[in-house]
Order: sequence, then structure tokens, then C-alpha cells
Amino acid sequence: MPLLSCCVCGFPSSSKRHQNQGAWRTPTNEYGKKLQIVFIGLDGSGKTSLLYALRHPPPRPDQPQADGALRAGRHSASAGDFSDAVWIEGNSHRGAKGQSAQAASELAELGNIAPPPNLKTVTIPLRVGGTELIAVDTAGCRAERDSWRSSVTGADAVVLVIDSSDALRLPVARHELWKLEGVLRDMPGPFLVLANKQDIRGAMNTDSVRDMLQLNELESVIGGSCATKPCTAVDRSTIEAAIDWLITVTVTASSCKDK
Ligand SMILES: Nc1nc2c(ncn2[C@@H]2O[C@H](COP(=O)(O)OP(=O)(O)OP(=O)(O)O)[C@@H](O)[C@H]2O)c(=O)[nH]1
Repeated sequence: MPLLSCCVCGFPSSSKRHQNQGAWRTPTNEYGKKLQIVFIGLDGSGKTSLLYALRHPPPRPDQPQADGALRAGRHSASAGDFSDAVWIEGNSHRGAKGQSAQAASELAELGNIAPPPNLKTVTIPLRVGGTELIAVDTAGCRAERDSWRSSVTGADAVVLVIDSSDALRLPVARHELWKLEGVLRDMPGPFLVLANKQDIRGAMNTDSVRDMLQLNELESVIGGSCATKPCTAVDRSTIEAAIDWLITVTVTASSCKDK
């Protein structure tokens, strides 16, 4: 018999994911507690750049950005933009959250926060479309990827960021993703793959990224959907749309439990 999917959350109606939607909803704000979204992805895939883009207010029409929003982005990332971030120490991390480390040293220079030199994850408060989020930016370097498992456990939603312009590293991303298969199976919330760097000529489209990551197979293994959305850190609206969608799936679907 075919699995019936919920028309709201897309998960099979009999799945743990569908039934757990809304488990986190409490009366503390419009939707409940702050959603915690964990961002994972290989080093250089663009996690911190995307989060910076989300934090950064869109440019005013009368104030055109200097070429490359990215350059004005995290690298020069004004310390103030991450001044309420929480810097979490990692044991073996050797500065692979490189630009976070740069932002961190800028913070330190300003005497704002004195982050530890070995950063592992950075927790950043965000507001997207009126919803308050806690974004967890993990380190993507090889030495830190095993810690994704603990970062992902208990998250409301997980986002895997892919550098779509780097087909050569897709098998590595696939390998790391499939190592999380068990955690994703137990996770109540949605899982989203962001095919980042769509501004780069020759970047793979979402279908190719899906194929390379074997997401159709993963969906049947974890019993839930793995959505794929295109985005680029150069255009804030693309990441905002993707995260908006993620919030809608997580939040709106909370009502599906009652249907
Ligand atoms: N052209 C382009 N460059 C991007 C985009 N997103 C990120 N980058 C660049 O890719 C590089 C890596 O981005 P990061 O945000 O540091 O990647 P990360 O995933 O946080 O990397 P780690 O901290 O090492 O795990 C930087 O030079 C960014 O400017 C994008 O959408 N388009």
C-alpha cells in the first residue's frame, strides 16, 4: 500500500516526523520556543556566508552595494553583526571555522567578546519573517565533521549547505551526509539541502545535487523528505526564501498533528 503523505509537512502520515510536528510548540511566543536550525556542510560550502547574509539588512535602494555583497559580508563582517553570537570551544578545532575566527578576532579587537581561539560551533540568533531562530553554524573541516552528529541531535531542523560549484567534493559531502542517516531517521523536524553558490557559472542545479547526494535513496531510508533549494549568499532573498520555507514546514506542519 502506498505511503500517504501529509499535505502540510510532506512526511508520511504514519512517520515519526509527521507525528512529532509541533512537539516543541509552547506558548512562549507566536510559534513556540525559538527554532533551532543546525547548519552543516563541508568547509567552504558557505554556511557562515549564508548566515551573515541572513543577519545583514538588505541594502537600501539609494545605497547600492559595492561589487560583491560577499566581500562586504562576513570577511569584513562587522563584529557587531555577530556580537550576540555564542562562541563554543572545540577541542581539536584548528581555526577551520576560519572566517568565524576572523569575525571572532574582530570582536576581540573591539573588546566586545573574547572568543576562544579554537572555535567549533557558533550559535547565532536570527529573525526571519518574524520568527526567531537560533542558527548553529558548525565547522566543516574534516577534523570536526564527526561532531555534526551531536550538533544535529535535538535540532528542530537541519540544513546541509552544498557548494554547487564544486562537483569534485560532492562525493565527500555525500559520504558525510550518509554517516548521519541514523540521526536523520530519528529527527522529528525537516531536513533541507541548500545548493549554494548558484551565482557561479556552471554551478550544479538542484536535480544534479540531489542525484549526487542520492537523496531519493536517503528519503526512503530515513522515512522523510529531503528538500533541495537553490541559493546564493550574494542574494539574501534566495536564502531567506529557503529558510522561510523551512520555518513554514516546521511550524505550519505543527497543526497537522491535530488533523
Ligand atoms: N560566489 C559565491 N561565493 C560564496 C558563496 N557562499 C560563500 N562563498 C564563498 O565561499 C567561501 C567559503 O564560505 P564560508 O561561508 O566561509 O564557508 P563555511 O561553510 O562557513 O566554511 P567553514 O567555516 O570552513 O566550515 C568564502 O570565500 C565565501 O565568500 C556564494 O553563494 N557564492
